[in-house]
Amino acid sequence: MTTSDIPAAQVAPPVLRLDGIAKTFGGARALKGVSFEVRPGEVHGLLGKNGSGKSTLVKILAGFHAPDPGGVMEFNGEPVSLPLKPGDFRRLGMSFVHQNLGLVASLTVLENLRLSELTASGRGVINWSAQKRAAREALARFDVPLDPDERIDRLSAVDRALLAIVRAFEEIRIAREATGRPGLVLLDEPTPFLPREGVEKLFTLVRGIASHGSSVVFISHDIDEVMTITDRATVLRDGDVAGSLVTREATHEQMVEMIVGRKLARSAPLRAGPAIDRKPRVRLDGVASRTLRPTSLTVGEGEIVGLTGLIGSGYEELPYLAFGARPSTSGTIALDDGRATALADLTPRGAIDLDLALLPGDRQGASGVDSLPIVDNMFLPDLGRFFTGGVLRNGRMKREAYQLGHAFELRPNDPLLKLSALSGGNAQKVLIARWMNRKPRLLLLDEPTQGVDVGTRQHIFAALRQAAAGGMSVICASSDAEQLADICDRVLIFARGAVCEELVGEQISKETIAEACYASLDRAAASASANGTSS
Ligand SMILES: Nc1ncnc2c1ncn2[C@@H]1O[C@H](COP(=O)(O)OP(=O)(O)OP(=O)(O)O)[C@@H](O)[C@H]1O
Repeated sequence: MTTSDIPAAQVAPPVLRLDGIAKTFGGARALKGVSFEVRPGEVHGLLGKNGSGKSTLVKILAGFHAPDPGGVMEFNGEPVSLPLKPGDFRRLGMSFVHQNLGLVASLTVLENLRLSELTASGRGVINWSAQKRAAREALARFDVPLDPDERIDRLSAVDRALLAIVRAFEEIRIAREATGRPGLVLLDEPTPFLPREGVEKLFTLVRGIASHGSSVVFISHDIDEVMTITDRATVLRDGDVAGSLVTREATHEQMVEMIVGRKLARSAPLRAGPAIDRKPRVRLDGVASRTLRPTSLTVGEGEIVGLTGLIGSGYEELPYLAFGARPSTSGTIALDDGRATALADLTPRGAIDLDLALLPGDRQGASGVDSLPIVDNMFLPDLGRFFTGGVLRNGRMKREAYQLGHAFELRPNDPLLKLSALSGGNAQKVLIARWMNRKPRLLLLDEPTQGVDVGTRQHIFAALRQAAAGGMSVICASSDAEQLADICDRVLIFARGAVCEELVGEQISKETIAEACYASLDRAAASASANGTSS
């Protein structure tokens, strides 16, 4: 039986229906009148370039932004008056995982998990042992084995993301039990934080939620993930709906074309040549930390070396250790023309003096200053360049910031706008532009294109390759095999704190990297059991 055979009264209404939702910031129209619906039990992708309006829409549903007057919202077939008040979403049966996850770092897993329920219930006395039991059950239900008493600031980034997701799903489950009606979870780019295994775990959670009749809105720039997990997708472009797709009937290329607004030729890998031909530029010797076993690596002039592996394999530590941004237990770094510096003595300031640059993966925390304008965020590390005769040349700074913004397709490209007014992906472009523009001798990157849309990604890759052709060396830690395959001359695969495989030139592809990651884990496990050690 198809839905057309069912009497109209029995067809469940959409869980969410939006009609003509608009939002203006200052004079700028972030949303121009968006209409779409999410059906019960559906995983619905919400896609679009950086700045197309996805997060603004999510924030309207969370009651964080008031939409412009005139839009219509219905939840499970009933009209909802706009603007939503903060907390209204909970009453309706919606929950969110925002890009910053919304966990309180100084509280425990248990406190974070039960926070909204406890504050909503307004009970004076809390039965903590019953709460702990409920938290354990919730974590077990979603197969996320965390200790309820562990503090959030001691959890890995992956565990934090999984906890935020479990909490959102748990809120929906409780709401569904209370109302008997489907709920809606909105995941705003949850996967940039998650390595492959985390993504697979998340997808299992998503399928579980959808199979019980609730719905999920999934926002991501990763087309493969969208193709895997969604049933339908709506694409936003410049604040409008550009179109919608039934996922199983769409191709990867159609999705990309709808997002970008034009055909995007898949670029061939941008490799230069084998490492053997290159002049050594940077030598890292015996670098070690609590996770990383002593590791040595020489990067050639103009070479792009990728580092990857499974969660906790140590690859993600190396850029920070080489920059003096995390404590090393041993190791040195030497540039081609200098003496070796002990990493234990290296500070980020000292690393900048050595002409190194680091783009951290934590774009909310370590990278930019939200309250400062784009121009300051671009040129903070080399303000000295803009002083002449003791006077700061503001006009020149602004002009250069505009040119740089144009080169990196920044939207909106207004150097005086605060970083906080940019969409997540556009803020990331500012930070990449900042360090690439400095042309350091060694650029250290951690997940450089997380949250960046498909079109801009290619643009950033081409800019990296061009900078490398000019002599800049790059170390890029990433869990994104496709990204590594597109730009790297050499990829090192890590397992259990050590390099266990190296792929060079033509050996590098998305598939060989993924295979090497899993195979290396098996090999490391086999050698550990042969040596009588356990993990
Ligand atoms: N608080 C704000 N003040 C001014 N403009 C804003 C604000 N928040 C968002 N905008 C603007 O609204 C537009 C849409 O931004 P939004 O964050 O919704 O995009 P997005 O599709 O989520 O992008 P991304 O993929 O980069 O996260 C952008 O032009 C952005 O600069």
